[in-house]
Amino acid sequence: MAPAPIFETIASTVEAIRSQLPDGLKNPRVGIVCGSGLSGLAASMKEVVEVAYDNVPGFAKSTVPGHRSSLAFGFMGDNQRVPVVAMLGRFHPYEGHSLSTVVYPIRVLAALGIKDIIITNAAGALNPEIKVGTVVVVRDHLALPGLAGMNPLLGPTFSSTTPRFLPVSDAYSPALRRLVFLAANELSIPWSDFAEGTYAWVSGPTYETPAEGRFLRAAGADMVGMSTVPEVLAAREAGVGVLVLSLATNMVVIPEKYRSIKEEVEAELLGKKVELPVEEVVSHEEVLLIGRQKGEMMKSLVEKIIDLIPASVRDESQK
Ligand SMILES: O=P(O)(O)O[C@H]1O[C@H](CO)[C@@H](O)[C@H]1O
Ligand SMILES: Nc1nc2[nH]cnc2c(=O)[nH]1
Repeated sequence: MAPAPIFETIASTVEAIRSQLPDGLKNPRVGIVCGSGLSGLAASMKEVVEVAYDNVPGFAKSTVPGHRSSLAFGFMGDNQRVPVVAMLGRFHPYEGHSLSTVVYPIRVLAALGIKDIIITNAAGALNPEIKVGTVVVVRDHLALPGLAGMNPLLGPTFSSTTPRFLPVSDAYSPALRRLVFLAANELSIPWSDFAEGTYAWVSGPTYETPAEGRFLRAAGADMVGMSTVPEVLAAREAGVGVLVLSLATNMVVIPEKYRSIKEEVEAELLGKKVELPVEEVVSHEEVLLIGRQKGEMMKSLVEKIIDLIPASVRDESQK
């Protein structure tokens, strides 16, 4: 079977990237995707070489505040010297990018040789027990656009060895998830700063209405965001081990009771004093603020996780 055209394009993108790198960084082992406001995750990398997306054929440009547009290559870890590549900025479908553009960098990172990827995101908490600032270790997802026909794996298979029907019930590597808690313990990050949960992918760019938030919660989601899942699917298709860390940057607004304008007007007409509720709304500024506040902790965490990935886990991260 002839390779899909995307395969040849990826090979030439890989060549273009490698031509801009020193030998030690040409074959990164771990990939990192920095979520909104989390580009600082790569700050602990050593001997960094940045390659702007402008200089990478096939890469788009991120247009979202809190996302940069370059790949950072370098070494991470205290005990190990692990070559890594970080995407300082991702693409979202709501920016107008096609799903194949959204996942193209993941396919390129896989072709560069990464064995594992740590994908981060900023997300809204639907589960009232998850407080703002919590790091949620994702163990499952709900892909609403995917279920409705927007799956990044639609079309020809990625390669002749890719299964047509990719199982994703095991998408989130237990071996990598374990390392988050071992890293947290080593760094003495309070246990209460962590939770485990299900991430719902929505297209955005609107945040949720209360009814949508309630619907997603009832469907079993703990967090909601506008990214990550297409990247997870592309990584799994390429055989890369996946770890997803969602930073809860805000609570999704799900009031227990709707404000009744009818009752308010009636009370007003009867001359009663009416207490008007404070209307809460989510903003991207709030999302970025929490990313900044928790950035240092997330950076140390990611660095420690990478340090803890033994070669055996890197090669068998799906166990
Ligand atoms: O998922 P990341 O890229 O971290 O960003 C999240 O934050 C933005 C909304 O504030 C959306 O892009 C949402 O997906
Ligand atoms: N859809 C969605 N994405 C987010 N990203 C950060 N917060 C949110 C949120 O509340 N909803």
